[in-house]
Amino acid sequence: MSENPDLTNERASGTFETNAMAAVIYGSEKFAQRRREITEAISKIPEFQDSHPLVFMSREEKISEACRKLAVLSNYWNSLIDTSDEEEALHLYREVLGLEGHPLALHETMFIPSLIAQASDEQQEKWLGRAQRREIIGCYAQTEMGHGTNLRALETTATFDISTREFILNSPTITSLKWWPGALGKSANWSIVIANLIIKEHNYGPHPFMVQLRDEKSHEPLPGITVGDIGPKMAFNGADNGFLGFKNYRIPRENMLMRHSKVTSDGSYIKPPHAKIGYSSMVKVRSRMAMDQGLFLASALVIAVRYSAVRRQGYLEDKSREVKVLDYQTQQHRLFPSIARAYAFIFCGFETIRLYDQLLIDVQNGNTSGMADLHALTSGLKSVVTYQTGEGIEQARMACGGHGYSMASYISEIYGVAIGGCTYEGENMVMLLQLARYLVKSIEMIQNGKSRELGPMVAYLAENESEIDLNLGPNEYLKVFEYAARNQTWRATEKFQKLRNSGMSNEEAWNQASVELTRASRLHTRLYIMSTFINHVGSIVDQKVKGVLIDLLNVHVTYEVMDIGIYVQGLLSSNQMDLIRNQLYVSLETIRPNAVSLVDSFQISDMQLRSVLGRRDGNVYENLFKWAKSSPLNKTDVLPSVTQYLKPMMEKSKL
Ligand SMILES: CCCCCCCCCCCCCCCCCCCCCC(=O)SCCNC(=O)CCNC(=O)[C@H](O)C(C)(C)COP(=O)(O)OP(=O)(O)OC[C@H]1O[C@@H](n2cnc3c(N)ncnc32)[C@H](O)[C@@H]1OP(=O)(O)O
Ligand SMILES: Cc1cc2nc3c(=O)[nH]c(=O)nc-3n(C[C@H](O)[C@H](O)[C@H](O)COP(=O)(O)OP(=O)(O)OC[C@H]3O[C@@H](n4cnc5c(N)ncnc54)[C@H](O)[C@@H]3O)c2cc1C
Repeated sequence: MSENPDLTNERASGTFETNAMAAVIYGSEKFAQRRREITEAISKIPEFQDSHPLVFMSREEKISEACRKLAVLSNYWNSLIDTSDEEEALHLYREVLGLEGHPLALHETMFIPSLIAQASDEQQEKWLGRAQRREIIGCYAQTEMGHGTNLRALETTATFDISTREFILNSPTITSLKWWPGALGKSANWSIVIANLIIKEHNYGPHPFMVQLRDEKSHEPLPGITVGDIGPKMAFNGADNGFLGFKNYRIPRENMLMRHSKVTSDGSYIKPPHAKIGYSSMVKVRSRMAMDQGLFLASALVIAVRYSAVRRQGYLEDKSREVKVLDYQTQQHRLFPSIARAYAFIFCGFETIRLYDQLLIDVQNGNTSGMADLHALTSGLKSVVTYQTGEGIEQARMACGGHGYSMASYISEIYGVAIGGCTYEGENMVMLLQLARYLVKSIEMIQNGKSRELGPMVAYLAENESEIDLNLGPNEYLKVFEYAARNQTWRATEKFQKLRNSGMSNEEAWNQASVELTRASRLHTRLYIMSTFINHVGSIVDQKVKGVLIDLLNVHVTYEVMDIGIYVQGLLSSNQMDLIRNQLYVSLETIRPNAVSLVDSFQISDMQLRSVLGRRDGNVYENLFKWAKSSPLNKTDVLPSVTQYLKPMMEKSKL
């Protein structure tokens, strides 16, 4: 069937090449091209298609379908991608397995990265190759039923037995059961387990251990291990998140991951070069989250924008034909700022992934000085990005009206998966407060006359306000954001200090100031996102692409500043606020002809999108009808439940 002419017209009105834009989004022409090649190659392999729509499947069917595809994938892995390239691998996973989770997700995301960052050379020799060849399937078991955020309160113990040179693992209480780890429930046969290291009754705190959970032949849990699935979740139901308990379960001394902390055979403990070095797998995932969440948001927007260009409802001037809902200013206001955010998040994602890769090299060379900065940055970024992604996806759903609420749109699934990110890898409020610690310390440095020692990301905290001329473009908006973040960070810090000076304990003063502190962290992070977006656009060579991204940047800066209006009241007059508001409306109109091309440029295939509303060809209605007819409820005209209950009930009522 040919393309819906409304979408054809939209594409014709685009002022740039979507392939050129994809090269900017994905960091290089080479990778953008590789993505297209991988997508094309996959589309020719029929076994990679869903055997029927995932939304009609039970959890068991979803997990089984994911395993079937993983088995097929193992035959093609080397021919489809460069296996040393993480981004290619992730693209392949997204295309073939989608976003509902699968038994290898944590293997790739945390198990292998933990071995790379935490295992000694000899340990890597023993396990890393096996893991990379997928001879074993691993997961990352840290969170417990009673403790997730507060790692210091974890209860699982690994007690060193000097006589046998083994660790004995125990879960002393119900709350100490590991709870939530992905792929633990039914799939993984090995796990990195985070447990308190105990030597001669001294607790050295949480450390990572390599633990075999299941027999490699029979896949039965090993004696001393209780393991299973935690049940259905809001989304991610293609994944078997699990529980795990230990009863006097022994592992060799060599199974503690010993690149940084060590326990010698006589039970001596050797400290790591940085107290938080064991947290690196979390920092790894957090550093990826801006990119991954940006892509979730992008997926929802591809659906909502394409659908808004084929959905006609109501009239503007011309009463002879209903208008595309994309022509309503309210629809544009609902969607276009999120398009800008999705672009900005992906640009930030590339930056933090690069920073993590560099940090990994530095740490391997004994330099841990960058850890605090990256921890602070990724803590704030994961929190702001996941929250705004959730907001943006929900707006995209509402922008699709009734059909958005149908699973045919697939937006609810994208939403459910994306907002998991507000919780995993550190609950958002808690992570905002981690960044706040860093911001407060920065203010204290300024107060102590050490402004010169501030890192580049916080140097603005020591600057004075300057006059703002909003006609000058994005950099002036950046100054507005700097003002807001600086002001709020100082106010929150001073509140904390005042409370503390009044005699309150440090902890209580912190708690009483914490809402204000999280606000400072959000503003600081939004400033970082804006400045990354501006720098990125500044570096683009293709003038057509750059022109459109400047338009998108204008949507971003004006929308963001309007959104934080309350924090800039002291800086901007109401006339200036009106000016910004009007600039936003003008920017929405400017971006309108490029809206479909901007979302097309994400180059997310129909296979990956799984959305009837978001189809590239725009043939929504006929396919929506086809999709509904394929619902299992429509297999028969009269359901057994009607025969068994409703008919007798109606018959009885007749009497
Ligand atoms: C070939 C194929 C290749 C393919 C490759 C593919 C691979 C790529 C991947 C693909 C991705 C796809 C994603 C989709 C799937 C996702 C699935 C879901 C995964 C979800 C997994 C999880 O969900 S897994 C559990 C996460 N669970 C947490 O996330 C707990 C949070 N809880 C804490 O993380 C700590 O509890 C918390 C709060 C820090 C306090 O820790 P604490 O109490 O020890 O420390 P304090 O607060 O006292 O802080 C004391 C001082 O330590 C400083 N500090 C703290 N941390 C630091 C650090 N990391 N680095 C430096 N410094 C640090 C701090 O800044 C203070 O510094 P200062 O004193 O100077 O102020
Ligand atoms: C989809 C998904 C996948 C997951 N995968 C894994 C995995 O593979 N491996 C693994 O180990 N774990 C995993 N987890 C667990 C996840 O990491 C934890 O749920 C997360 O770290 C939050 O911890 P919590 O559940 O203890 O929340 P809690 O800390 O109990 O949060 C509850 C509330 O308390 C507040 N709160 C807590 N502490 C503070 C504080 N100090 N100050 C202010 N407020 C506070 C929070 O802000 C929140 O509002 C997964 C979770 C999900 C949802």
